[in-house]
Amino acid sequence: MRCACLPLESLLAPWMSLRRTEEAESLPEVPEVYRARYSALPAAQPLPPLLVLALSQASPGVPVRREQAFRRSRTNFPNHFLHSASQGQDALGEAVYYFEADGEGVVQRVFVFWPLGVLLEGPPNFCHGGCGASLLDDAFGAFTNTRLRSMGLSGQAVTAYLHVDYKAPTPLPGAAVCAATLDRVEGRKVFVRGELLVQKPDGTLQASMEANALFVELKEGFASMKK
Ligand SMILES: CCCCCCCCCCCCCCCC(=O)SCCNC(=O)CCNC(=O)[C@H](O)C(C)(C)COP(=O)(O)OP(=O)(O)OC[C@H]1O[C@@H](n2cnc3c(N)ncnc32)[C@H](O)[C@@H]1OP(=O)(O)O
Repeated sequence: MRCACLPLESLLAPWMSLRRTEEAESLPEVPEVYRARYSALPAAQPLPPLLVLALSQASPGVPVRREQAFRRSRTNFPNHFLHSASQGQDALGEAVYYFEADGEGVVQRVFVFWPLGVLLEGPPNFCHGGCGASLLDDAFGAFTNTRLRSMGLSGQAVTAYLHVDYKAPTPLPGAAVCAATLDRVEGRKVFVRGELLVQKPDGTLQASMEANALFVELKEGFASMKK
C-alpha cells in the first residue's frame, strides 16, 4: 500500500539545517505582542507542510496566515534550552511557531512545528519522553505568555505542573506539531491543554502525547526582565 504521509525530506528539510542569520537579514516587523520572544520567518522560508496540515485539520477552511508564523528570537534568548543544548544536526531542528488570535487579537491557540532528529532517541527509533514533555512545555509557555501579553497582561508565567500522557511512540527521524490552547483561567492560574501530533503512515495526524498544565502568572515578574 502506498504511504500517504508527507515525504521525510519535506518534513525535515530545510528546517533541520536552518541556521540563524537574524542580524544579517532584513525581516518583516513583528507585532509587539510577539516581539519580545519571536522574530519573523525569512521571506524565502516556506511554512512546513506538517504545520499547514495540522492547521487545516484544526480549523478547516480558515486560511493560514503566514504573518502569524514566527521563530524564536535567538538574539533575545541565546541560551534557551531548546535552541542551544538540544539543537543541532540530527537533534532538534528549527521550530516554527504559529499563533491563532481572535478578532480582538487575543491569542487562542498556538501550534509549534519541530523537526526531530535521531539524536532525540529514548526507545530505539522513537523520541525520548522527556524531550516530548519539553516540547509540550515550550508550546504551553509560548501560548500562555503570548496570550497574557495579547490581553495587556505581563506575559510572565511559569509552569507549576505539567502532566503528559504518552499515547503512542513518536517516530525518529520525523517531525511533530505541538498544539496548545486554553482550558480555563482562575485568577493568576492559567490551565492549558494540548497535544503532540505526528503523522501516521496513512497521512492522518495522531496525538502521540496529550498534556495539560498549570501556568501561574508571576506576582513580581522575572527579576531579569524588569523594564
Ligand atoms: C519584558 C517582557 C518580556 C516578556 C517575555 C516573556 C517571557 C516569558 C518566559 C516564559 C518562560 C516559559 C518557559 C516554559 C515554561 C517553563 O519551563 S517555566 C520553568 C519551570 N517552572 C518553574 O521554575 C516554576 C517554579 N515555581 C514557582 O516559581 C512558584 O511555585 C510559582 C509557580 C510561581 C507559584 O508561586 P506563587 O506565585 O508564590 O503562587 P502560589 O501562591 O504558591 O500559588 C498560586 C496558586 O497556584 C496554585 N499552585 C501553585 N503550584 C501548584 C501546583 N504545582 N499544583 C497545583 N496548584 C498549584 C496554588 O495552590 C495557588 O492556588 P490558589 O490558592 O490561588 O487557588
